[in-house]
Amino acid sequence: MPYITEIKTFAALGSGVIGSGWVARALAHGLDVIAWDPAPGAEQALRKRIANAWPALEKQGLAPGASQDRLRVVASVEDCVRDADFIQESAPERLELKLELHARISAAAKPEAIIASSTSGLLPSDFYATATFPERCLVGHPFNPVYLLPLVEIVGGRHTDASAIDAARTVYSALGMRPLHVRKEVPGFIADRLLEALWREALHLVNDGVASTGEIDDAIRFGAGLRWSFMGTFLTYTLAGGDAGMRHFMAQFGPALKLPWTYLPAPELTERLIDDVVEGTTEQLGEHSIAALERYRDDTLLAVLDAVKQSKTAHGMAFGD
Ligand SMILES: NC(=O)C1=CN([C@@H]2O[C@H](COP(=O)(O)OP(=O)(O)OC[C@H]3O[C@@H](n4cnc5c(N)ncnc54)[C@H](O)[C@@H]3O)[C@@H](O)[C@H]2O)C=CC1
Ligand SMILES: C[N+](C)(C)CC(=O)CC(=O)[O-]
Repeated sequence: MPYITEIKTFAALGSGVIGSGWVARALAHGLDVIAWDPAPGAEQALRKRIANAWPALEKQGLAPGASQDRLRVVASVEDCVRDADFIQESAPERLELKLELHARISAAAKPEAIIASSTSGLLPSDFYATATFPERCLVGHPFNPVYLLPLVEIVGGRHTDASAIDAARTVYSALGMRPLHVRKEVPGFIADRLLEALWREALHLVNDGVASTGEIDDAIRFGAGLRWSFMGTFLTYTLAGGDAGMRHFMAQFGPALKLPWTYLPAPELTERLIDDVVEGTTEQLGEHSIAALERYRDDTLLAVLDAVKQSKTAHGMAFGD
């Protein structure tokens, strides 16, 4: 089946944090966008979130013809997907809900339109179990804010065609993203498996009274967080091994892996732990609103992306290297 790779119309189902991020990215790339969300007041909330993201997208550079006016919000799943060239579902992370929704989406969509889910870790073979033409169904897992962060993990299910994975890769690349094909269908894929490990350890540190939420965030943002924007753990640790590289690093720090530094199983989410985390992060927010912090995050991300791009160019690398 030749899947659509030159898309004009993007359908977004679910317009919360992630769905609205997809809508903003698609609009900024000059597409027509059709959106559906069953919540009362969803259209107003969506347009507000897009308006908050738009200054960053303008700074990054809009495609010719890009406009917030090219968003149309409709009243049913079928109206949302019928004419769409590419479909992105960003509904709540519940297997039963996604199973039912994808049966509806795929029955109404053009057979040659790719259908993607933003799920953070559910398995596509599970929630596409009753889909029509499941060969074009896959996961396109983005990162928040979707309109600025390039990574999208593509994961196929049991029935997904290799050519559908290629088509999704083409579409996401045209939307300015950096697709990463996750070759095995595993819960949490690659990135969330890593992020969850860090998150569990952070919760243990709060639970054990070792550090506040702000101190833990400091430990990330003034250290590893800075280098993670341009170099991953494997290459970073290769440099940490000095001239002898990874073999020396493994010899020196490998035995520490046997020490009980980490807990791995998640801590019990007691009321006390939840209160500690909420109180800690409320203190970190201070007087700032979420929308103001989103704009600060967007501007800082743009600056980091720009700096990484410039440095890579100076070293003869492309941004995607
Ligand atoms: N929040 C995050 O950091 C990330 C979330 N995701 C994934 O994106 C998806 C959406 O998550 P969020 O945007 O964070 O959630 P959210 O709670 O912000 O938004 C979900 C939206 O779906 C709507 N909705 C409710 N029932 C629906 C239905 N039957 N069909 C369509 N929409 C429905 C809600 O009204 C709401 O607007 C989930 O699968 C999640 O795992 C992926 C990457 C990051
Ligand atoms: C917390 N989360 C699992 C929903 C996070 C993601 O899926 C990716 C992200 O943006 O960190």
